[in-house]
Amino acid sequence: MFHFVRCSRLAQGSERLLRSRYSATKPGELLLLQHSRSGQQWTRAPATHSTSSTVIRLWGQAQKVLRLAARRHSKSPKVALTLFVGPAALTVTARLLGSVAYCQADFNNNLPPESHAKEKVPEFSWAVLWEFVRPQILALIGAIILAFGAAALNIQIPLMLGDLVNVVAQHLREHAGNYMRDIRAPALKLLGLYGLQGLLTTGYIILLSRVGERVAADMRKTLFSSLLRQDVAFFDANKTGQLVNRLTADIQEFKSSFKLVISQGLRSVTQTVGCFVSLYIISPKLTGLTVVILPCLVGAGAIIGSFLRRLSRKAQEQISKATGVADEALGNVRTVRAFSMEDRELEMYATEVDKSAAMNEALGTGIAVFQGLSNIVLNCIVLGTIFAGGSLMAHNDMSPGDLMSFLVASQTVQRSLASISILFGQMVRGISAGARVFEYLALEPTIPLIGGGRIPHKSLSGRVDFMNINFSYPTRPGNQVLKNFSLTLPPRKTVAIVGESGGGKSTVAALLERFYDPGNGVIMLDGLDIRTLDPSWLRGDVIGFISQEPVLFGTSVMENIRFGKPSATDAEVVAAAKQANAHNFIIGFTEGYSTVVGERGVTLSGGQKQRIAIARALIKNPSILILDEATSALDAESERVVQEALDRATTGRTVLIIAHRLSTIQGADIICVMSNGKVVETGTHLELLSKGGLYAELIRRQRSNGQQ
Ligand SMILES: Nc1ncnc2c1ncn2[C@@H]1O[C@H](COP(=O)(O)OP(=O)(O)OP(=O)(O)O)[C@@H](O)[C@H]1O
Repeated sequence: MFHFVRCSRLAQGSERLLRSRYSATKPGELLLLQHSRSGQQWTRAPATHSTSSTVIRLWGQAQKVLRLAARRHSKSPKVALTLFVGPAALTVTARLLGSVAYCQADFNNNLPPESHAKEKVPEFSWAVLWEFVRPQILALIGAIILAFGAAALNIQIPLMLGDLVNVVAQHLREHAGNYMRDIRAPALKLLGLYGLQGLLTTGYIILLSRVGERVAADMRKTLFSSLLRQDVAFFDANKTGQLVNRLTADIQEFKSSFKLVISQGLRSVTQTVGCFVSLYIISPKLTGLTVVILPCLVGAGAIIGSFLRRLSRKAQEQISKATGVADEALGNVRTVRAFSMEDRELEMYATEVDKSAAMNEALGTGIAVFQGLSNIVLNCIVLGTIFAGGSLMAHNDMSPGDLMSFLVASQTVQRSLASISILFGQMVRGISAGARVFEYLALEPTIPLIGGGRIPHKSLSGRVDFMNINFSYPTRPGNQVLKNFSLTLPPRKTVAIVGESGGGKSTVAALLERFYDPGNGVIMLDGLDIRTLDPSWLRGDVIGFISQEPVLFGTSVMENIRFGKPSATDAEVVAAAKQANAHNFIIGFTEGYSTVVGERGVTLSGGQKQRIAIARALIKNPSILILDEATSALDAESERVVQEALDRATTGRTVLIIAHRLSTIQGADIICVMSNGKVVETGTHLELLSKGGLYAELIRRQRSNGQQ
């Protein structure tokens, strides 16, 4: 899909970025809206024909090569420095060229891909399924061969039963010969057949469950990894419960269908075909009768099937909606309890569950009607064959053994067709479950997790420039949060952002973390556009983020702190905890650093959680520290201890503090006052006070509210 792109004269961005975010997705399909000579009109031009985009293309490719090399040589400072200078030089060159356009999407087109995806019905892709099945292909072929063999043996059974009946009938008629001797051979043959068929069945079920489990496990891992890679905006738009549902229920449904369709489906189809051949050999006349009915059955099945498929998809979506409600309520059980909202949550859940039950009932009714109809038709076929077969026997056109074979074979056909009709319902569910799983596999994040330049730690000064940023959250494109926002965080200085609630303060931090990319404008780190830098390096090594409500994981204190730097030794963890004023309370626990903190850290106090979060941020020795209202949720005593830890943590780092309580930021080097997404004042505490503007007004308001 083509996204309209506006270009200004500044040069930033790369081909990959442009292609993935704003334009067509295949190389060479990059389309830009170029500024015409008159400067008034925008014209559309293929990238390959424009000088500017060719530069972007070359620049992007050169950077990619350098980034790759930089990653490989990250241990060698000299090489890494050269490779770092490369992308920087390329950025500068691109800017000097002037004609290279910095492009950005229209606000209306800045929606996350899932908001487009939501409108379309997820499609099942056989090609994607093949990718999962391919590694298991040998086992699958083995299972298919064994299942096919078992089915082929099943076809023989009616014929052998016929032979057996003929021996019995002959003895009844003639009372001659040795019954035991005559019956032994066909009976033993039949017994052998039963034994072999049992073995083959065991074999294919073992192989198939292996294939099914491995395919499902691969799907789970791939889907989980794909979900983890998605943009933060994706999670703003989708409930976690619904996502978890795709990982669990949908994959389970798909796996069951996959196994069932291959095992029973293959057997039923083979048996149906094989037994029809046997039927034809036994009596072409009788077989003709049954064949007439089949095309009608198949046609009716296809029509009912497409209806059932739609119904099944809707029912599954409804189940995941219900899971979403339950997940939210259980995940926030304390808030629910605090507001006594159990009944309301239950009501909401019950409404969604009832809807899903109604849909599944309708689906069940549809499947039942389909099965009922097909059973009636199949039974009528059997009745007709007995009737017609009897008359053929009366005219000596058929032996009793043949009629027996015909009946058993037609019973096998009936059973197989009945199980095909059941499988059909299962397949409908399986395909729509699979489509829902594959939907998110194909989703590409607009901000990659890794890839891009890195600045060697020694030469990183930590200067950050927000330049003319305009930004709207993708889920609310109409609500512009930042308007032409510019701010500089000088190296190793503390900058505080204050302002009214909802003014966009936390959004500034989210943009620096690259949780979102701005609509237009640039964020620079040491003079480099952060979109050209490796996001995993930026988040993992450069920025330490401490928020108002730190989230801990349900593991030990040690592991929670180590989350900031997985390679950290125990000694490093302890050092970080000491820096964060956390060591003393941690060793006060009976289990010390091995204490498990409970889900999301519920067993710790707010101040303790916050100090562990500070230790977690400090252990990576970040050059930039973001404190997003880090002490505002604490009482006075906890705040004092945490503030002490923070004061220590901020020395020698570039710090961005987002604060409500103005008393905590009076010592900041620069205070930036935001209102309505814009910077309205900057200066030191005293400068702003003497100015008598919004800052002075905020101070006055807080004093009168007793918050100072
Ligand atoms: N993930 C999101 N999706 C959509 N809109 C959001 C999102 N996060 C914040 N907003 C909106 O963006 C605006 C700015 O929010 P932000 O959190 O940056 O303000 P703030 O100044 O930090 O507020 P506060 O001081 O109350 O924390 C608000 O109108 C908010 O509703």
